Amino acid sequence: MRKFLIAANWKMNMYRQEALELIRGVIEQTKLFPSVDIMVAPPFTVLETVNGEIQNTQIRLGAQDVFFEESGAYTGEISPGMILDAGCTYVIIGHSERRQYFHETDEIINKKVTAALKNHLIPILCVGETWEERKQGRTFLVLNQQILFGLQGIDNEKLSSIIVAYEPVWAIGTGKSATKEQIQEVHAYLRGVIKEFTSSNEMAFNIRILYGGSMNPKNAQEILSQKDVDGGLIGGASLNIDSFSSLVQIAENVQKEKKQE
Ligand SMILES: O=C[C@H](O)COP(=O)(O)O
Repeated sequence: MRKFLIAANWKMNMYRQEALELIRGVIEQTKLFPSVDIMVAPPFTVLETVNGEIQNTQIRLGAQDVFFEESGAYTGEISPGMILDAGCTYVIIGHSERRQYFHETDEIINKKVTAALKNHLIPILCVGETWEERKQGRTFLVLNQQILFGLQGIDNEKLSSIIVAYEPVWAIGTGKSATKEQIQEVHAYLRGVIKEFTSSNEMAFNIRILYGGSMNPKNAQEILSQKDVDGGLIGGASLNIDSFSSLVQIAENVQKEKKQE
């Protein structure tokens, strides 16, 4: 049975005081729901602030991005070792905002995933099609390429710790999530691609695939209930104590139901 992960991506939001209030509220409200994994990925500037608060809780720290070199003359970049040193367990890689605004290619993303794994970080590899690509019937082709290039050259042992996040670009921050049918269809497809890539049924079964894109307390129940959905990567709804905590609560309930099936 795969354990749900509810992952918060705060993106470029939260000054120190706001971050403190948000994380303290989330800790308080989620401690009654211990059976789901929770990750919070704040901006780099408040990693330490948040890390100081989450000690001895079930919440783990994540970074929103990483560079692939270990150290050196790369002004403005942060290495996997530095992220680990700051207390991170997870790192989000290949988010569509990085692909779109910072021109990250599948090759760069592959280097980042490889470097993160080498440093014992858990990469959350984001994939997803644009609306244009979906309209042209290219959804699976695009996803197939993003997964195959993103994971190229990584052996099965290392791959077993990665997490995939399906985030249709057209659903991010729009208030309009993909339908439960679209989500289940893609998640099952991605699991199939991973099965082929690793030649392992077991690996494909165990890898967690999160959904991201306008997930909120109203639609979370039906999204998380889908067979191949193992949690969420949450943007907007993670910036509010009540909405993020209720997503964790919903996940806890759905996970119990799934266990009984
Ligand atoms: O990383 C999170 C995703 O981009 C989803 O963002 P959103 O929940 O604001 O649509």
